[in-house]
Amino acid sequence: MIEIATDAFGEDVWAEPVATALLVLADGTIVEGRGIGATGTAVGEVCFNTAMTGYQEILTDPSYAGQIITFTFPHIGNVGANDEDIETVNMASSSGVRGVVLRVDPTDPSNWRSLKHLDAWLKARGIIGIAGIDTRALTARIREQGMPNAVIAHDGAGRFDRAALAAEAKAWPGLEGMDLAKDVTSGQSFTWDETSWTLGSGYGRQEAPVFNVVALDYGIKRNILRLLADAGCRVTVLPATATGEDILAHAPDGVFLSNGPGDPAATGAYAVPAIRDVIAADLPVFGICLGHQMLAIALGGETKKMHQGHHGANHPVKDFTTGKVEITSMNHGFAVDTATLPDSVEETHVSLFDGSNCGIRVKDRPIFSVQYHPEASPGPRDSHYLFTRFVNAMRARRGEPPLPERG
Ligand SMILES: NC(=O)CC[C@H](N)C(=O)O
Repeated sequence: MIEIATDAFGEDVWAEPVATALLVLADGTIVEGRGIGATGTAVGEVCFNTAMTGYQEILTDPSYAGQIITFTFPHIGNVGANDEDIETVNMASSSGVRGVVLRVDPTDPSNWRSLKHLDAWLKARGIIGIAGIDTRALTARIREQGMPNAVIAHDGAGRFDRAALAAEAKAWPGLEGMDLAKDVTSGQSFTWDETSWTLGSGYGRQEAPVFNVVALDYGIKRNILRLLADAGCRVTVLPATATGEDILAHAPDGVFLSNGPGDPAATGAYAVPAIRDVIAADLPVFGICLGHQMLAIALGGETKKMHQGHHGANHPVKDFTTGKVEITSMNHGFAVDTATLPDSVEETHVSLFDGSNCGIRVKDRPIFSVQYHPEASPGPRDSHYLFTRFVNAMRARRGEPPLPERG
């Protein structure tokens, strides 16, 4: 077992007599550090994220509900925080990650877009942080032993009941079996017309949408909505619990199934019947991440918990339909079990990291989904073609020729 003891702090990082934050793992391991962001305690599953940029998007991705992120990149916070790189639909909501684990204290921000120090931003969003941690040792442990449950605690005076925190971490039932989409969905329907960000103009407004798309919000991210708007979709967002009838009442040209937190198998009660109604109506369907997993379940497949999951912006994925490899952004701890897919469904994408399923489509039908986050992939040319693929499915229904897929 790898020890993440207090002496694991780099002396170059900080040297404080009092630990103002703790990460207490369910097996009783206690990691001491310096508290940043909000004070209090939170419980969740600890995963590591290997992205070198985009920490603000990661920390506002509702898919991280129930999780504590340890960043493998040591310098998080250098470019501060702004009001634009937020992924939750509700700007004020902190319905995502429970806590954040950092190697080094965030420096003073240096970026023209920065409005706030990461510390103040975390505090404002109610996210608890711990810095000064040997994140390499913690990551190595997760790779060996899987993602542990833990409590993260921050108290300015460093007063902790360590035994009680360990008991709380141990008692937490874990993500398996947890339905969290219902907690993070915005719970109301609304239309979306913001398009993607450009230097000089910021975010734009959609002018002449050509397709009516219903997007189911299991914890949807703003940049997915923007790319749908860029692709010419007038998007109506419906809550996670919308029924097939609610969806079809909008007479959509296509239906989008969003990312989201928790165990897909536990989210089926309301999502699966609605998705089955959409499939029966023969509409084009595009799903991302939790949406991909929910689609697989609706088609008769199963999902399983992963050992360490995939969280980062450097995950190679092969698209069998084109033979190309994409470097993708990912955030998932469950995966579709390829062996359980019915004959009518084929695997379209696979992770070149561990061979796990990363995409499916229904044979001869415009119904497909991917496990990764194409809207956040590091190179737009890599993965944005999936939005064109969705548009082409809707164009085909109108008898219009396909647009070329980029990438
Ligand atoms: N980003 C997501 O949609 C995550 C899906 C699911 N909650 C998982 O962990 O696998």
